Amino acid sequence: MIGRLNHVAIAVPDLEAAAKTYRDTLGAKVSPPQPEPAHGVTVVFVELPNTKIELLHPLGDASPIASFLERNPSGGMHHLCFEVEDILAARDRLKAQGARVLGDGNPKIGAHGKPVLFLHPKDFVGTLIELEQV
Ligand SMILES: CC[C@H](C(=O)O)C(=O)SCCNC(=O)CCNC(=O)[C@H](O)C(C)(C)COP(=O)(O)OP(=O)(O)OC[C@H]1O[C@@H](n2cnc3c(N)ncnc32)[C@H](O)[C@@H]1OP(=O)(O)O
Ligand SMILES: [Co+2]
Repeated sequence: MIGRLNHVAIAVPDLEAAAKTYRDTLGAKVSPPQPEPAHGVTVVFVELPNTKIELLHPLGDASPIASFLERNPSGGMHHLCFEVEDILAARDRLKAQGARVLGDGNPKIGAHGKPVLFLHPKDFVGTLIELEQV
């Protein structure tokens, strides 16, 4: 079911500082900040040869990552995003196996303009999983 690792997401307390670290200290190619109000975050992508790092910062007063940052004030690994060919088939198969699909269970359009879904971390060894249809 899951394919390539599309990105590893890191929630950060200071998006510009985190982008500067990846751009200047680590010498990586970094995108400008991209507000994603439907998801309650602003994202910056770090482009790597084999995957991406997604730097996340809360946007608005109902961000789903706000409490994560309260628990991890220096920032931390937030989720893994795997690619799938058919997100609805993947969703239905996962639900049939008892996995919890977050939100209303319907895909939303993510930062790459593709449908995404999230799976509860408690069902995946403490790791929040995002699926992105490619
Ligand atoms: C623009 C889209 C972009 C893209 O790539 O396209 C994105 O990736 S958007 C990313 C931001 N959106 C989301 O993360 C949506 C899905 N996330 C959620 O719905 C929440 O974050 C949720 C439900 C996973 C956790 O919310 P919250 O922390 O408020 O809930 P709790 O405090 O009740 O936590 C429950 C339980 O889960 C543990 N937890 C929370 N977040 C994580 C995490 N990222 N990784 C691992 N574990 C996590 C938390 O510690 C609690 O555990 P417990 O043992 O019960 O204390
Ligand atoms: Co993501």
